[in-house]
Amino acid sequence: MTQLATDVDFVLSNGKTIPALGLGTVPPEDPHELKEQVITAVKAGYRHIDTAWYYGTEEYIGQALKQLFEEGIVKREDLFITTKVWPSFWRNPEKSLDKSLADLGLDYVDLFLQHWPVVLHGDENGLPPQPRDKDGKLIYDDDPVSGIKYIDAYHSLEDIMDNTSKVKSIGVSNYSIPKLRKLLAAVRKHKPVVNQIEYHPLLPQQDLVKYCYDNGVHISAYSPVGSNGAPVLKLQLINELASKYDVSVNEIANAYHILQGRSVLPRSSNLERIKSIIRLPNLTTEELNALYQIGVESPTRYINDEWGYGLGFKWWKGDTLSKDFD
Ligand SMILES: NC(=O)C1=CN([C@@H]2O[C@H](COP(=O)(O)OP(=O)(O)OC[C@H]3O[C@@H](n4cnc5c(N)ncnc54)[C@H](O)[C@@H]3O)[C@@H](O)[C@H]2O)C=CC1
Ligand SMILES: O=C1O[C@H](CO)[C@@H](O)[C@@H]1O
Repeated sequence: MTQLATDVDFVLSNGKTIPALGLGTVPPEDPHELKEQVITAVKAGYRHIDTAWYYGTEEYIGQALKQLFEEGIVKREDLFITTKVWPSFWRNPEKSLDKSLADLGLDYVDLFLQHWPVVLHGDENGLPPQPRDKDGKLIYDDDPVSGIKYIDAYHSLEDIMDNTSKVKSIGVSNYSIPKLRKLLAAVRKHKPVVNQIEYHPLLPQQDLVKYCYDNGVHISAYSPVGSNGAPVLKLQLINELASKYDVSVNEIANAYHILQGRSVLPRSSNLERIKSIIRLPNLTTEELNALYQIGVESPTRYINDEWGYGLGFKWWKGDTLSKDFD
């Protein structure tokens, strides 16, 4: 019988567990849809929701949670909820967290992530999320290449761990090896337990994954089908494996991560799909390796946000700086 992805958990370096399958919540055109998506996912067995202040979807997720708790479908402690602090909110991550908690209707999150290792010039409410000068250039509070204020921002997450009960664990997102190396050397007490990164067969980056595992940092894979347009699902091997195991292409894309110890964060506006992509086909080591090899020749990154330039990631579109990093 096929195992269920919703039954798998991983243990983080601080001893807490993270469910392998998490629902992504980047907003669809109508963010109200998130309420029904979350209810559908939790009823189908998902216990992990990935969100962020930046997504603007937390109030709809909050409405879903309220209903699920009131109906007795799940209790708060059954769920693993992640939120993130955006770079423009770096001066006061606790305020960002408070806003997220209020919208979610919760008094703690299971995981609070630094969304990107950069700091942008927002006001005390993190606004605007993308501050720009008169020429349209992003305004950073430090040099994205050499500055280290992003480490100060991480230290504020450590303070939240020490001084409040609002978060169970802290971690990072979009950290490259060079940034992570700098951060790990500067951690005061609470190492990041997670690095949430883009990862799928078209973007193999085993060096970063290995570096994280060697340092006890769990990988959560975002954009598992390559984000909008789902390019990963068009791959021949993904389709062949889906036929062989009699599962959907999404389930192959998820299994690629879960079977190798990574949590995965698929998103879909299609409620039927949300419900049905929970089986975990038992791919062989050879098949997992073959999926990895697909992107080795010409890796493609689909999340190429402007603030990601210069972070030391390989294959960042148009980024010449990253070549000098590792
Ligand atoms: N930490 C970070 O910076 C980031 C985190 N994330 C998190 O990861 C989650 C997932 O990543 P996403 O980029 O949202 O992308 P994804 O890779 O899950 O792709 C979602 C897109 O693929 C489409 N899709 C899925 N299955 C399909 C199918 N069978 N046929 C046709 N289309 C299909 C969906 O309709 C949607 O447009 C996000 O919602 C968010 O929670 C995403 C991006 C960045
Ligand atoms: O988490 C995130 O989602 C958006 C859109 O994919 C991206 O900019 C951000 O890092």
